[in-house]
Amino acid sequence: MNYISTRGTITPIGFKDAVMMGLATDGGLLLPETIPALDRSTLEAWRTLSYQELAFNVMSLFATDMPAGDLKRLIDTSYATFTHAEITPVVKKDGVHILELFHGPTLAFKDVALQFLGNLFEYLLKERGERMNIVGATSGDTGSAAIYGVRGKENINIFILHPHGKTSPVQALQMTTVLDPNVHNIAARGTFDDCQNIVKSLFNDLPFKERYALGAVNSINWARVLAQVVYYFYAYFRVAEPFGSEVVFSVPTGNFGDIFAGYVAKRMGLPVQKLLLATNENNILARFVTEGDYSLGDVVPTVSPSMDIQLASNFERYLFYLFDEDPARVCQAFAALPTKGRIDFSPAEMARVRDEFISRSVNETETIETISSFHAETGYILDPHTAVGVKAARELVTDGTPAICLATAHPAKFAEAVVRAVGFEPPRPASLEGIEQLPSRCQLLDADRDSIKAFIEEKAR
Ligand SMILES: N[C@@H](CCOP(=O)(O)O)C(=O)O
Repeated sequence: MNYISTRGTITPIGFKDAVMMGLATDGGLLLPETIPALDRSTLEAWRTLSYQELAFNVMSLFATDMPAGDLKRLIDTSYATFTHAEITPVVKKDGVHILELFHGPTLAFKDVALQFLGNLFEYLLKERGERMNIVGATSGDTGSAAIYGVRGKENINIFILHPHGKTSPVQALQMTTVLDPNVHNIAARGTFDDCQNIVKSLFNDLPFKERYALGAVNSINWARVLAQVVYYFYAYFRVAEPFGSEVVFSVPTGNFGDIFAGYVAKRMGLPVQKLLLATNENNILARFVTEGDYSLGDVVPTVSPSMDIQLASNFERYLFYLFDEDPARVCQAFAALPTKGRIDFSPAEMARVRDEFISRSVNETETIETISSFHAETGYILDPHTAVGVKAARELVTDGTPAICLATAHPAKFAEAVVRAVGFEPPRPASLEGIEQLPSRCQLLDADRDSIKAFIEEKAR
């Protein structure tokens, strides 16, 4: 399997090189040349596999240059850190299927991919005798998951930018209390979009990228998306009845990476009726699906801070397919975006979008009210991001199709919002006990590319 860029100007490369490249060197995002289509008998055969076995079957279709034994070992090592035997179990509460993605070390769905990617980087670097400086941006969850994926690894340094004061307190502490010498946290005075822009611009500075061997942990890295495809299959096999019938996945969406993984699963042949794109008040993607309005606005802070994003990086991967795999159109759209502030779509394109997606933007009051009412009805505490997806599913999926809501984080990461909703703090998993008392380390900097570049140059090994 070879990988190409959404911008169309790189020579196709294999999986391992794609993982190491992160952002494509032409500024685009990497995608497999083709997405394998599965027949019903393959799906049937996968139905009873363990999570790890399923992960191997899905990933080996895309990671064709990885020896099978090595891939299996990396998968097993990566998921041994999870506290639930099923890795991503599905629980049913009041007719809603909740896909719990928060049983990894940092209590968010990001661990599913970043435990794997950390081990994969270590493996590839060892094979090549190389080192890497990871540079990533986070609105809250990716940062700690990436740090936990690579902390203490000898040939890797990690620099994570987060928007100062804009994550939840626990999200910030999960990053800044990791004191391994290879971990560097930067609190940037700006928004997540500022952080993501700086990261992308450093990757697009090819001499800098090469000199410091930059590696990507954000979902610009194809391996992130790939590892997340697996749980769509896993959840489908637990929920669909009869086998072969359709389901809806409700996905709280910020950077479009998680829902894009669902889109890949659907393209592979998973019977998904619709992907429900659920946003908070940062609703550019919901406006796109419901009104065809993809115009940039300002980021507003919400109780679901991981989704406080305007410019979702993986949207580009979806546009590549929407534009019939024509890189010239993708280039045009992104070249005009900074000046025009919008991307326009034809009625035919919007019809295709609505064939695949439904969407709902959920406001702050609705989010808190959903945590509160869901708890009153079921005794289950939703985190604010998951509540956005549950609210959207309850409102939009009313025809009896099973709705699988992705529970993207543990509620204890967002205690303030939960207290507002139910009047008490959610029980804390052991990993968060006493986190406020731990020593921490973080560099506060302006959201300015040159200052951040200089900091990386000073600390890079
Ligand atoms: N919501 C994310 C933002 C970064 O997204 P990614 O999927 O590209 O890593 C976060 O929590 O950091």
